[in-house]
Amino acid sequence: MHSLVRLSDAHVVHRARSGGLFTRDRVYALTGADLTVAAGETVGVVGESGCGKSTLAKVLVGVQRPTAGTVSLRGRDLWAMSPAERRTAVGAGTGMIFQDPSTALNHRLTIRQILRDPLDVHTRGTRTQREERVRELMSLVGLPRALTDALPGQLSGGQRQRVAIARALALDPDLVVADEPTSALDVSVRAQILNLLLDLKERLGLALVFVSHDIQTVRRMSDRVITMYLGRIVEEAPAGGVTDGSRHPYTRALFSATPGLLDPIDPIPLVGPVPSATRPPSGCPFRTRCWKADEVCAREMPDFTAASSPEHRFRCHHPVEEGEATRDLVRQSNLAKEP
Ligand SMILES: Nc1ncnc2c1ncn2[C@@H]1O[C@H](COP(=O)(O)OP(=O)(O)OP(=O)(O)O)[C@@H](O)[C@H]1O
Repeated sequence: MHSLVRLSDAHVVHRARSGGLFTRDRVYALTGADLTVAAGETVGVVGESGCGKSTLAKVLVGVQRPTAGTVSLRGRDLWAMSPAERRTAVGAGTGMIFQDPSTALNHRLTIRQILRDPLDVHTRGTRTQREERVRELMSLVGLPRALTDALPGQLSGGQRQRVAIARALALDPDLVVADEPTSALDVSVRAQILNLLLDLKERLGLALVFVSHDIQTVRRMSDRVITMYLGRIVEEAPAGGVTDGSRHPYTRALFSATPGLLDPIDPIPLVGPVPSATRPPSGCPFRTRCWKADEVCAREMPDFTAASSPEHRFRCHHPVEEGEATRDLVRQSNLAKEP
C-alpha cells in the first residue's frame, strides 16, 4: 500500500513543566516511534493517559517537531523542507481534529470565516469558488446552510465538532488525525460524530489516525490498533484480533478491562501507577507493572518481534502465548509481590 506518512525513530523530549524554568528534568513524551500510515487505512491509538498519544498525533501532522528522528509525508522529509514548503505540504495533505471543539474554534469568527480561512491562506480558487467550497463543506458534514453566518457559541457541541471536521477537510487532505474527537461531547451525539467520520473516510478515501481512551470505539473504527505505553509503541495489531490475539501483556491488560467486548478475555488488573515519564524504568517500561517481568526486562528494551501476520508486531521478552492461563499467572505474581 502507498505510504502517506512515515515516522522513523521519532523522539519528543520536553522540559518538565513541574520543575520550574531552569529544571533539567526532561519528559520523554515519545521514544523511538516507527510508524507508517498507508492511504485509506484507519489506525487507532490506545494507551493510558500521558502515554504519548497526542504527541504522536501532533508529530504525524507536523504540529510538533520531533526532537530526533524523521517524519516523511508522501516520501519527503517534513522537517528538511523550508517553513513555507512545510506549511503547504502539511496544510494541503493533512487535517487535524482536536478533542474540544469549543476551544479549537475561534469564537469571534462565523462558520463561513472559519471554513474560508484555510482556503484563503492557501489561495484555493477564486472568491466565488471558495464560497462554493464553504457550502460544499457544510453539506459534507451535515450542517444546515442557515448556520453559515452563525458564531460557534450559537452552535451545539456536536455542530461545533462538525465545523471542526469540515475545517480539517477544507483543503481536501488524504490524512486526517482525530485526537479524542468525541470525548468532550455529550454521549448522545458521540455516535453521530463517529459515524460521520467513518462515512467521510469511505466517501473521500481518507486515511484516519484515531486517538481514543475508548477501546471499544477504537476497535470499531480501526483497521489496525497501536498500543502505547510511556512514550513507546509496544504493539501494533490488526483491530479484529487485538483482544484475544494481542501478545503484549500491557495490551492484554488494557483490553481485559474493557466492559462489553464481544470477545472478553480473563481480567488482568493493572497493578500500581504508570511510572513517571521523567524517569522511565530501565529496559522495558512496562516491567514494573508486568506479571511476567524478570531481570532481562530490567536490562533490555526488547526489539519488535513479528507475530503471525505481517500487520502484527510487539515488543516483549515474554509475550503472552496462545491459550495461556493468564488469570492464574497474574494471581500468583500478585501473591508473590504481597509483603
Ligand atoms: N509541552 C509539554 N511540556 C512538558 N511536558 C509535556 C508537554 N506536552 C506533553 N507533555 C508530557 O508528555 C507526556 C505525553 O503527553 P501526551 O499529551 O502526548 O499524552 P496522552 O497519551 O495524549 O495523554 P491524554 O490521554 O491524557 O491526553 C505526558 O507526560 C505529558 O505530561
